[in-house]
Amino acid sequence: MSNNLSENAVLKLQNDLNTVLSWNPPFLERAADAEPPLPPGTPPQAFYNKHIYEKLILRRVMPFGSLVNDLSNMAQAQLECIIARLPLDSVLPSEAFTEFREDRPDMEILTPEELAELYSKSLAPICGGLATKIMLPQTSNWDNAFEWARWAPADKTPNGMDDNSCIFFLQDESGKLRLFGDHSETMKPKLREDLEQVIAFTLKIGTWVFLSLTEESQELLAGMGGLSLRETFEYSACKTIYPASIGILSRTIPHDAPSNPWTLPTTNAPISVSSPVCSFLMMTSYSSIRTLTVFFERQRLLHPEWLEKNIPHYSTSLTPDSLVQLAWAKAVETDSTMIVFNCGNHERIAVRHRETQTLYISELYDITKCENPGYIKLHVGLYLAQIYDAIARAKATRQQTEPRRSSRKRPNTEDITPSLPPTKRLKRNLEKLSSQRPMELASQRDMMLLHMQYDIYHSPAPASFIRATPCLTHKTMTVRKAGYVPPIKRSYEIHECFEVIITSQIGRGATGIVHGATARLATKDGKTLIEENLVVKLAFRKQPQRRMRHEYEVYKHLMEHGVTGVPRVYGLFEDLEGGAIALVMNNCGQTLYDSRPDKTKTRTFVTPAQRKRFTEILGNVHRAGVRHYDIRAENLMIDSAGEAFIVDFDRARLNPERREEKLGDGNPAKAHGRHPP
Ligand SMILES: Nc1ncnc2c1ncn2[C@@H]1O[C@H](COP(=O)(O)OP(=O)(O)OP(=O)(O)O)[C@@H](O)[C@H]1O
Repeated sequence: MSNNLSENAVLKLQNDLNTVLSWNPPFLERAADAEPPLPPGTPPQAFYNKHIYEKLILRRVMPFGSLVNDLSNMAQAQLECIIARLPLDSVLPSEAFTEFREDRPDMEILTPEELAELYSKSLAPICGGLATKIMLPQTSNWDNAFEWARWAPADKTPNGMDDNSCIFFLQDESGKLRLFGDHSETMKPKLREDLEQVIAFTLKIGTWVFLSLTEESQELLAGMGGLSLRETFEYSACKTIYPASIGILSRTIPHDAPSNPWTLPTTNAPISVSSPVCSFLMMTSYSSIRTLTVFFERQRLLHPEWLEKNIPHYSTSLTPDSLVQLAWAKAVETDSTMIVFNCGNHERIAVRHRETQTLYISELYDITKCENPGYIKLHVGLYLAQIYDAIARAKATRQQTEPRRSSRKRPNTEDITPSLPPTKRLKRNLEKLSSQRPMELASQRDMMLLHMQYDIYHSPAPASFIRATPCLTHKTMTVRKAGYVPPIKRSYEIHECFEVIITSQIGRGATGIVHGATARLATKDGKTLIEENLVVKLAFRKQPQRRMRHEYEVYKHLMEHGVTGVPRVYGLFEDLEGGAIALVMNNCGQTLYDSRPDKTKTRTFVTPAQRKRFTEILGNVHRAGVRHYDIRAENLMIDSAGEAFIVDFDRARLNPERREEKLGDGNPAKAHGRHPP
């Protein structure tokens, strides 16, 4: 292809491009008779955010008024560079993008998911197409070389906020960059190499946070401005007062790109030396803990129905602080640099600066009235900036990990993953294991301190969970009356608690998120006991929590009838700060589905002995008066010793002859089209 555009053609293209760049999205409003959408509420991941390693958390919010101009100027300059080099047969952008432009969307767009959908169908292909043209000026079309999409999570409960959208490049089966049309021939080898490095480095680029089209959302975005007036951001961690945990993260701390297409504002105010999390914990007085625990205790004495309605679940309203904490945490999880906050007609963009743990936020703007720059131009700049940033970070990381010629410099041990996995490290530091069984001892303890130590998590302070139900595996040595509710004390000695360290995420279902965990128990005489092969299933919302409490009751019933081959349950625990409940059980190994020999097929394999044992367990379950209602390969497990287990009894029914009995809001077996096996 040649560079043959005449001056007139360049002018025509330039004018046409300018019209497209100044297109703004249509104004969205709720029809007078439409139900208002849910205002933004706190999602379950807020529980996890409290456990992020302290060097990755947010410490300060700063205004960044010039960000919008920096991005759009970069887009403008790059477009000017390439415009005269476009192929002769170029279709005008206004024609190429007409199908994506709607002056008025024909559906009611109210929820964050609908806003994301609208963006993906209209603005993303236009901005992505223009950004692609800048990267591949010789391509004959205006198509995207990358995707913008929302990754729908397993838990689809709406809560007025969605942070699951990002940019990503498609990959083929071998993990290489997947391109369409003439993108493969027109992409320069250097760019392809850079993008291959990006794919190997990160899957998701950028964080988009959508909030429902409500006044509350707009107020939240406006309220973010106030955060930049504070010297530090008060990152909310667990309120448990605990001796400071020694922080070694199990993964490398990421760095910023060596250079970016924006210039960060300078500040004279250095960030406060003490970390917000530490100072917060130290300053938390015993009286505030007491208030929290007394409040909780009173609730526990009330009627279960009242409790269910009133105990704080993860559905409380967001504040500007909690919104920013959530968005920052998402950016840490995906290691993205830029965050977009969008509530339909208004938006802010932000830059996450890793080194200073600062979020730089733009002004709040009305996206339907953007002028100089227009919204499209700004977002073209936003896409390019994020892709260039990912390229620069991927390159820098690669250079750092390549072998050095000189090994004079000592490695930065803080940033480097220790070679041992967390549980081994833990073990190495502990005293000799005692012969006493750790979970037997744990069955006598009512306070569980839950730490997270995997991926980006290294709890600055553990979450405190109080025992809600007895251990089903070991008889507690203290005999307790039915309905016994453990008292909540002001403070605990470490030998009165048991600690659970979550070391991985192993599964995720409609009821809960399932984690691998290790228990650690201090004895009165100073020994430490360890139980490695545990699983903790966490549930956050009302309905899943109801199902998990029901699951516990089913296990209790099976235990009373002597049924084996189901998880050994060590108790159900409630988060003292509200929001989460945890079921602690043994690790039942691998599911039949995950252990199937040919992963390309759904067919699973069982030996005759395993089949016999599963049939036997199921027979015993039925004889105990329980129907599972969800028998499938994902719920049949074999542990490392070859022992078989049937798990996931949250849909099970006790006394199934009572047909009319319903669990929760509906009949889950019917809803899933499943029948009792
Ligand atoms: N005790 C256990 N030991 C090991 N892995 C487990 C255990 N319990 C659950 N898992 C893993 O976690 C996954 C999800 O667990 P589970 O099915 O109990 O969750 P759920 O939220 O109830 O899911 P569903 O939507 O199927 O009801 C399981 O498929 C399994 O891989």
